[in-house]
Amino acid sequence: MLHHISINQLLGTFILLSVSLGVIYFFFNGGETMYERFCQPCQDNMELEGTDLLTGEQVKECNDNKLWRDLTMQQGLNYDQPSVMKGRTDVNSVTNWNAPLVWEGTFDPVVIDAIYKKMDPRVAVVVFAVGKYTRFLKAFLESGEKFFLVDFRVTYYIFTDNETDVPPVKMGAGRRISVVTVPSANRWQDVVLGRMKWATITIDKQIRNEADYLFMMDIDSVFRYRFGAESLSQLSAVLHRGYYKTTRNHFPYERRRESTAYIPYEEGDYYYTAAVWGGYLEDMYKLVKYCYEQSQVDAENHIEAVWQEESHLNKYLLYNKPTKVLSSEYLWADYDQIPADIKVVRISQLVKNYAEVRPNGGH
Ligand SMILES: CC(=O)N[C@H]1[C@@H](OP(=O)(O)OP(=O)(O)OC[C@H]2O[C@@H](n3ccc(=O)[nH]c3=O)[C@H](O)[C@@H]2O)O[C@H](CO)[C@H](O)[C@@H]1O
Ligand SMILES: [Mn+2]
Repeated sequence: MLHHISINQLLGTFILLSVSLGVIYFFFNGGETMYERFCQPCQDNMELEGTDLLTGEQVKECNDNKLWRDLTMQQGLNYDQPSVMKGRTDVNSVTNWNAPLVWEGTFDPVVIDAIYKKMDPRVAVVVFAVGKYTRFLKAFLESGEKFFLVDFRVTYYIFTDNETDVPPVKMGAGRRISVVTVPSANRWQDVVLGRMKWATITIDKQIRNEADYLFMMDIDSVFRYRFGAESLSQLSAVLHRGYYKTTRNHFPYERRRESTAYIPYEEGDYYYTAAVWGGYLEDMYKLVKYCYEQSQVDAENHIEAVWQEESHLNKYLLYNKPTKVLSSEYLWADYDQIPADIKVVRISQLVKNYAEVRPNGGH
């Protein structure tokens, strides 16, 4: 009987089936289309963006989507023409998932600052200064004012158990300090891990309404050179200076299966430091909360990851790749000599007497 069915009938049945399947799919997705998932419709939060160059019409831009459409620049900016042929040849400046690997000489500060300045993001820096670590605040803040995202809006959130030790430091325009009180601790490990807990709580309560980007940083360090908009992305992580030329099986990942931070040998891209990391507020929130929750699971199982939140951070970033990798220029240390590939040191970790400065001593 098959020869009685014409091509048209077959085609009709096929179209009918496709439409029915489409309706079922739409119904079960609550009416959510692919378009909506990538770009949330935004009616309430529109702002005049400028004039369309081709049509001359006034263009409105959705504020909610601003951070996702990153690369516009004003007309008439003066800067060197970029070269297709010339660039850094001594280091790799792209990851194998095609994200930028940022070194001095791989970006033009004029161009990149202009692009990000146009969006004028609010940047939060979360630092902890608990116990004797308040001594590091002054140099960190003063140097930050000289080198960190100069001319951008920055709020330093200082988490401390001693508000009176927060020094008065002159802030640039649009920049301020916000103090958050946290309890003291008897073990440095508890301060270090507690950062994840208190940051999670404070983002929920306060920072979410005040920032677009968030950085987590160690306080025992100073800015020595430009740390600018080239560091901004959805999720940016810094190569740990001690391991950026090390083979993956020698990375100090957590190797015990009992910890949630466990990474098997033969896996791994890079080893990232937990002393400087940043990104879009919500992406950072997710990651900070992840580190907190994983360390809680570990604690219930009576295990603490070998490098605390750094181990959880590395686990996350192995399977959720960062959108920018910042070279070790973004955190070097006064402990170490500076090799030829590190052309500038943007932040340097200070030499400190661990036994003296930490509540329970030790390294
Ligand atoms: C360069 C680098 O990779 N740094 C990591 C390394 O840092 P460090 O060995 O430099 O650890 P650290 O002593 O600086 O502690 C990390 C941070 O916690 C805060 N703090 C710590 C103790 C204290 O009593 N009071 C206080 O406020 C403070 O902001 C400090 O900068 O190891 C730590 C965990 O072991 C973290 O993963 C750091 O990010
Ligand atoms: Mn440190």
